[in-house]
Amino acid sequence: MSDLNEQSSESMPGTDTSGLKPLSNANDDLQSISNPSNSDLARIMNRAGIAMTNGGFPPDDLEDEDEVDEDYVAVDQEDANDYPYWFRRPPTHHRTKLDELHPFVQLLSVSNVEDCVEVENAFPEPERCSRDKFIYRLTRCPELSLGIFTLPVLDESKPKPRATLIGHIIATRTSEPLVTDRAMRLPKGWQAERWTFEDNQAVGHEEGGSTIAIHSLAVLPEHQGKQVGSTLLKSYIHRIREAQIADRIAIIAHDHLVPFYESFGFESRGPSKCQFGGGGWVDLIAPVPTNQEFLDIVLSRTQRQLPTQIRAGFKISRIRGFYTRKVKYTQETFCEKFQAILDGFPRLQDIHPFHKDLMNTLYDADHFRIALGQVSTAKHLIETVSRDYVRLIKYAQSLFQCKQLKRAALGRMATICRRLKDPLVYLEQVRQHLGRLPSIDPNTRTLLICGYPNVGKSSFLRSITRADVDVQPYAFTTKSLFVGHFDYKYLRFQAIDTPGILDHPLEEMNTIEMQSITAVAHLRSAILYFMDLSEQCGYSVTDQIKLFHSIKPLFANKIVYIVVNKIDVRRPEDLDPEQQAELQEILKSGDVEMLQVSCTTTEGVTAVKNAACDKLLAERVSQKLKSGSNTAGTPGGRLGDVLARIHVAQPMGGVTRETFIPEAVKKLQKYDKSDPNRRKLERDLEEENGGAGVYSFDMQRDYTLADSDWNHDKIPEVWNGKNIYDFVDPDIESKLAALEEEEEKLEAEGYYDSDESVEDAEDADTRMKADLIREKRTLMRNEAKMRKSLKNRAQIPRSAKAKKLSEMERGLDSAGYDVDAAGSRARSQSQARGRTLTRGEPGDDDAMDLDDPHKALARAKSRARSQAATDRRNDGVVDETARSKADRLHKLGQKKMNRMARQGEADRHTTVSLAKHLVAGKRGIGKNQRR
Ligand SMILES: Nc1nc2c(ncn2[C@@H]2O[C@H](COP(=O)(O)OP(=O)(O)OP(=O)(O)O)[C@@H](O)[C@H]2O)c(=O)[nH]1
Ligand SMILES: [Mg+2]
Repeated sequence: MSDLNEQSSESMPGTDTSGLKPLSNANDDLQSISNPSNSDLARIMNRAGIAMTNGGFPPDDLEDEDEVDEDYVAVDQEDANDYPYWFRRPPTHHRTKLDELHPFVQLLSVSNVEDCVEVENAFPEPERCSRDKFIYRLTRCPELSLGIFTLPVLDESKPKPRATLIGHIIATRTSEPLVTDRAMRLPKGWQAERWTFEDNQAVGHEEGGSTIAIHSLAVLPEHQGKQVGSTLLKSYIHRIREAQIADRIAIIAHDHLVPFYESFGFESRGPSKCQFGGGGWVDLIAPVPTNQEFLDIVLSRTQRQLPTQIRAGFKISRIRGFYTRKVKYTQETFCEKFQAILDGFPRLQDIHPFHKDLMNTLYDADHFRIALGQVSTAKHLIETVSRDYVRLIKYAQSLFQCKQLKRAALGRMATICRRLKDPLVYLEQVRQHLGRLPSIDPNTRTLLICGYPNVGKSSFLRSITRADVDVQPYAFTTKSLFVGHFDYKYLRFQAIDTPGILDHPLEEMNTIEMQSITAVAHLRSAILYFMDLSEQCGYSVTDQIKLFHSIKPLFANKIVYIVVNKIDVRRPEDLDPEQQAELQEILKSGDVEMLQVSCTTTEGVTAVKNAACDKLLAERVSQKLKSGSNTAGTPGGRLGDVLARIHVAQPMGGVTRETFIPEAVKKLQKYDKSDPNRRKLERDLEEENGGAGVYSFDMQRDYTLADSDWNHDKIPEVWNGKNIYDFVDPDIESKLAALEEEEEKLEAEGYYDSDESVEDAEDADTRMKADLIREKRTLMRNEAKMRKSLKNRAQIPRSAKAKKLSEMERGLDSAGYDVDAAGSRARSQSQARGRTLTRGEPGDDDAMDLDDPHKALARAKSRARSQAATDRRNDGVVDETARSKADRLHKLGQKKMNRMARQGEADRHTTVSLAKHLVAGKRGIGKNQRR
């Protein structure tokens, strides 16, 4: 806390604002970037080859519509060089040893354990990470690992080799800010448990930890000195920062490697407590600043999220779209990030005056506003830049122009962002400090402890709350506000410890003292002004009294107590008369009371606390009442609401009603165990009747029936959810009597004598018939079932079923229709047309009589094959002229087809546009002759 305060006090007005320019200048600066002067603009447009017609932007409204139908543009030979490919590969003459390895990085997994063990041999024996640890770490947190592999380029004919791991980083998460031995240990039984603890402390990987502790960064000995390690580490840091998954990366290293790590932004934190592998390590931490890496994040995000392939041969509208998207996306990302910053900080005008003043004291409101203002301006500027360049890109004519414009736009945005360096650094510091401020509620019940330094304020806070404040025998131990909480009368109170104040004018006070003044001025609280009469604090009593008088104006409308501390050393009575008189002077007004306390002996601590709390509560209640009532004294507002809801009803006519207490209640005697005439309890009954388990409680005994004799009757009171009594017929007795009488009479008449039942013939017949019907019906049903299940045969529609004509005639006849007409029609339709099917001559009586088998054959041969009756060529052609005209038209029609190398309209044949090997699937290893 302390070093932070020093940092913040540096940013006091006048002391150090070196990093920031005055707002006006800074904005001018930024303005000049985004609003390029006309000459600038002209230069860019010139470079991009855009002609400006009237010195301004081309008008916006001749927009995209015409782009839709845009044709392909001719490609300059120059543009052809523009393929991203050339930018990707380092030129051959600059090839480093690392390039020769063709390295790539990849997350590791448990399958890489063996490789990792191999690489780990780079370390001396005691410093190596064991195989078990690799398994543990790569199972629990493989996402924190990274490996660098090499894959040599071989001839295509040879099988692709497996990639070799040449370096790795293995890490776990920890909640400590540095690498500790605990984090490095392998927890026992980690396979079974998610959280692993030893001696109540987390061991190994801690899922929620905000520090990434790198346990191993190793490179195969034969590849050391080729920048493999630094490439890997750079990539690792980049990944972690990109993903924003941790606050910091920590590592331990031996002395000689410290400069290496420092070159990556690690900060040395001195000798490490780690004893792993014999100790002697140095702690290093890489903070993960989000603001400084702004540019990298935004640009790489643009690169990652948008397509990267574009060719000069693409349609120009597509090329323009591609680059417009890049510019817009970058702008959006910038704006999003800036907006997040702007939203993340409180707006000074919207917060409580206490917080506002505190922020002003700590961070200097002007400085703060300027910084936020610069971020906001930068956001607007970037928006403008993007808008302008998107407009320009709309008129670019080639890929090259588009690309130049995009580069210019991104460059401008980057410059704007770079100018924000100082505000961002400052805001980051403010953010960190803000996060550590105590959360003080300005509206709750508050005890505020103030006074000269070293008088025992923190000691008092410690003794009444659980706050862990530093207590030291020197002045200015406490440098910022501290808050602690305690309960009194079931209410929560907050006690605030303030830094000591010296008696000098307000303007001369430093940040530390100003915090106290802010608290005293703005918090509605009970103020405990601490004094040390023993002067052990190093300040005289007179000084302390003077200070009281000088800050008295701030105490207006507040409860103030003078708390005399250290009474174990010196009490007010022991003061010399002059000082006593001065002290009495303060108390004379009657608003201020004096209390005595000793934090060392705890004498009077509770008394002071209770007195202050009581008075504070009373004061708050009366204030609420006062603020709740209007000038006439009737309560309004919330208090009025509550009061309006409470209504005490009075008997009408002003009658006073006595309280009524029933006699039975009055007579009720208190149950007394020792009284022999006491009420018998169920427990007594149980005891008398054989104790628990033998005696069972009679529930029916206490039924409230009309006659208590019925209590044990068997008819239940309630049956099926209905009260039996509701269904009782009052005349049931008489009805029952009547029934019984009738029954007796019937019996007497011999009604019940014959008991066998007689079945007459008619009944038997009906029964037999019914049986038959039932049987028949089952048979029919079975049959239908058989019919229905086609046994896998196709279902033939009825219309398709062949029926003989005779069958039809019979069916129609039986149905009573006239058969003749239908029959003759059917017969005429079914007659075969054309030639007869038999070889016999028509009219031949006996066709089967073939005496010469060759005769039929010869006859068949002598005849031409049957020909279709239509002649497509000549049908409808009346004469020669028509014929030739038809031919001409035919030729004309074919002409177009011929030009398209087609035989006719139906010719849909397309020639292969791709060679077979390009469409016939992936090329595997082995045979390629087949192509
Ligand atoms: N004898 C005696 N010493 C006390 C008593 N209360 C506090 N002290 C001592 O006074 C010294 C200062 O106490 P702090 O509580 O740090 O005083 P402070 O007012 O918070 O001081 P700053 O934070 O520097 O303003 C410490 O050495 C305490 O041990 C007390 O009741 N009696
Ligand atoms: Mg203190």
